Amino acid sequence: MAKAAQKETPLNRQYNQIKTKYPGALLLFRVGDFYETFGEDAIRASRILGIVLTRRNNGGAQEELAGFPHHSLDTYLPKLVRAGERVAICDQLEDPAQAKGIVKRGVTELVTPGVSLNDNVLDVRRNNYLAAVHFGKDDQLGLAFLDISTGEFLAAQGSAAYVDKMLQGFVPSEVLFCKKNKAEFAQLFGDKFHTFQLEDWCFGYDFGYEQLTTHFRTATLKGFGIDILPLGICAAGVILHYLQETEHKQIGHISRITRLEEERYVWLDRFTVRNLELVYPQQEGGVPLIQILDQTVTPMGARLLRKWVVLPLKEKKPIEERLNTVELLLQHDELHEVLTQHLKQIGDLERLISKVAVRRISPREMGQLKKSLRQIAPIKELLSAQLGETSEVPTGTLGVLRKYADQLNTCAYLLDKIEAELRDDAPIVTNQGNMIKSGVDPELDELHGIAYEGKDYLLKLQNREMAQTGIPSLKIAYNKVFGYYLEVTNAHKNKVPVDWIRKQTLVNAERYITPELKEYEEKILNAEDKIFAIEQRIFNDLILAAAEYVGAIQQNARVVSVLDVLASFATIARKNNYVKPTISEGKELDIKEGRHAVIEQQLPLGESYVPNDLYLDDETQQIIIITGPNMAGKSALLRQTALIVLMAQMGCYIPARQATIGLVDKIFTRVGASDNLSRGESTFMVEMTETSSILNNLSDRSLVLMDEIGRGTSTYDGVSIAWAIAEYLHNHPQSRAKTLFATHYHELNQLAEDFPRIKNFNVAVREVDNKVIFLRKLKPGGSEHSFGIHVAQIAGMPQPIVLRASEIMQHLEKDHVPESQAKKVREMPKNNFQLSIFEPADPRLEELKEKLSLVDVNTLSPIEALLKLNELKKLVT
Ligand SMILES: Nc1ncnc2c1ncn2[C@@H]1O[C@H](COP(=O)(O)OP(=O)(O)OP(=O)(O)O)[C@@H](O)[C@H]1O
Repeated sequence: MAKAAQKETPLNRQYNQIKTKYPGALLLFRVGDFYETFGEDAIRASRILGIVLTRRNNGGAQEELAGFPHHSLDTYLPKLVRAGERVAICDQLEDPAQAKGIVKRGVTELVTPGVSLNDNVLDVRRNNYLAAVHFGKDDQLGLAFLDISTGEFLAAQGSAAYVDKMLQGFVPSEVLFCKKNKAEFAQLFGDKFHTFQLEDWCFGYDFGYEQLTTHFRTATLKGFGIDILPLGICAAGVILHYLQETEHKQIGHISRITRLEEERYVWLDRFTVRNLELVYPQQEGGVPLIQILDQTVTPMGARLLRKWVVLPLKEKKPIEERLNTVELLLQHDELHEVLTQHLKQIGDLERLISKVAVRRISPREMGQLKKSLRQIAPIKELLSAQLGETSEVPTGTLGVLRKYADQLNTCAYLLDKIEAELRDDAPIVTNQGNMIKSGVDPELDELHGIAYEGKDYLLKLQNREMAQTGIPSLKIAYNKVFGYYLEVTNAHKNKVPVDWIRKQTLVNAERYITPELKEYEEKILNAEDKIFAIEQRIFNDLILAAAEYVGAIQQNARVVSVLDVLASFATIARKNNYVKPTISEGKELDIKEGRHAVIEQQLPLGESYVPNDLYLDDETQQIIIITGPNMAGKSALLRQTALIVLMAQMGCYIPARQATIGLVDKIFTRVGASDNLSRGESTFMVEMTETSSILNNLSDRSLVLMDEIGRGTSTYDGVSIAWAIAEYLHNHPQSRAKTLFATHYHELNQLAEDFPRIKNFNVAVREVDNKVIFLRKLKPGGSEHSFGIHVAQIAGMPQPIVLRASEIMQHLEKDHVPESQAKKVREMPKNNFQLSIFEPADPRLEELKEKLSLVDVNTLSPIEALLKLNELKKLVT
């Protein structure tokens, strides 16, 4: 409407005023029963929603127009938001019937991908985060996350790599940053996020500090532990500012902000999160770890697990607390079972209470809140019950359960109130009654009586008139235009008494009213209006009562989520035969019969995963060079080791026979260039940059996985680089990082002779009849060659190529006397293999050919032909 209006109508003017206030947003403009979009917005809306785009004449210019009925908002809004649109919903702010002049309109909500309370936009099993990134000085960045649907608010600060990793782990739906950092943001974090840029001034420290202290009504931020994060404060302030901008003013449920304590969690570099496929598969159809581990039964549990998976702990005590609780649940089947049953009946407590806080809870949802709260008391009781004296649970674990029990609040008053007042079949809407039980309010009961009696009276009236007029099909019905009326089919029209007043003629019936009918109608409608108003008032009071419990219910939700994840760990441990790891402050990593949690679930029926032992420490065996043919299982071994460590430090049982896990504080992963979608750089260059970043951040408790490092370049370059990296890791003055080094370069086996803490292992294969059998067993010692050519053969490479490749390899491997590569290549034996399938290398084929040429098909009887065929077959099989 904005651009071409020549004669601006009042509606145009109103639209343009509102539109300019929300730049970049798609404006849904309520006109009557429709939400309309205009111009550019209409083009986008029609494309995304598949709705009809029309054109109309607007003050002399053509303008696009697309709209949908207002009651379809819940269907269309999520589609727009998921497509990355910011949607401003402009409603009529007064009853059009009462309006003098043009109806007052205004934006009631700006829904953006990261700020949504709409159930259709949200995924119950995932958080929907809005993030803000603030670029500070000295390469430090501030970061904040908010999920408005749950009230969770987090702040952090750190290097670009840290922020990148957090963005990858939390996968925000929308990221805010400052306009002037546009290029930097794209360069550091790519273009995969929905983003929104704000002005510089919103990122000021004082501004942020004030936003936060005003919201939390505190004098300082010390109590939240974020006062030491000046950049994090800037980012968090921007988030609160953005909520005001998007008309989200009821945010009482954001009751605290928590510091994301980087030092509490294992540092996973971004390749680890991706390469180990913790939360997302690398390729479509792949299975991430979370999918295996997730046996949670509540939305809160599912969301918490996502965080635990990317934020494993590195302190012994809390890890053991989790592991011990899982153990206790495994030892007490019934406790586990009953707890899970109760958890299953808890809905999305966290989001339900957020809806109370923002005053958007529907009566039906209030019923769900009641159902969820009902489970709290029995869970509390269950956790505080005395478990059998014979229990072998580590000391303190029962205390941990009791601690959870103490934190649960049964919310008895609120629960009783909802149970007493809200009908069990309460509807979704609040303005049509049927929400409140009888016995709650005497006036309401009386009005119900009147309305009921009125309706009862109408029924009697209908029967009486039916008898008096002799019209058997006479009925009383109601519509919004005429209110109650008597309907008579045409066949009985002539029996209608003269004093009835005709109101409407239909094709085969007529509708009438009578003074008596109108009198009762007024009684009923009056009563109903009052009923609706009273019910709404009582329901609002119920919301206010529930709002008093926001903090308590949020705490319940937190405890429930933890219990759910731990119960889920117990379920999966039992299902997949996991064991409890021993967590040690030492530096050793000793895994007996470890397995890969994901691959073992995907093997074809009948095949089982071959378990392997693995030992690493900082004294005797710090670095293991693993060689072995392609497809032998080197990568699987590397990944399973990291996954076992991560799972253990999440507090989860692990796929192994037993294991001692010396706490790991950082995990680095580097996979040789091949699958990297690099940003314009050569893949090898990326590989090297990232490897150097690993080497610069090592710690004494780091676990490093190097998978075929150096393969992105020529063999000799690759060997040299891999060699130098291994040496560096071994000789690092401060950190003896435990390292698994999978490689095809058996030249690296030499390292074990020169460095005491480097050991050679290989993933064994057996060669039988020229074929390779994968044993998948890790054995001490290096391996001679890599069988790459065998794999090519298995993959169906033409035989002549396979044979020729073997010949070249034999030549290159001929002797170990250092010889220049150029000389070796010069002296390469010439190719004797013709690339022709008719050139048989096997003498039996020669004979076959000869015998075939002697056969005279013209004189052969069918039986002779069969006998001949049999003879020829015997020759070659
Ligand atoms: N211990 C095991 N038990 C059963 N199957 C396994 C085992 N380890 C690996 N596999 C199977 O072998 C396949 C190949 O393993 P992996 O990718 O680890 O080989 P690789 O040695 O790293 O090969 P490449 O050098 O070609 O990358 C895996 O996809 C998996 O299905």
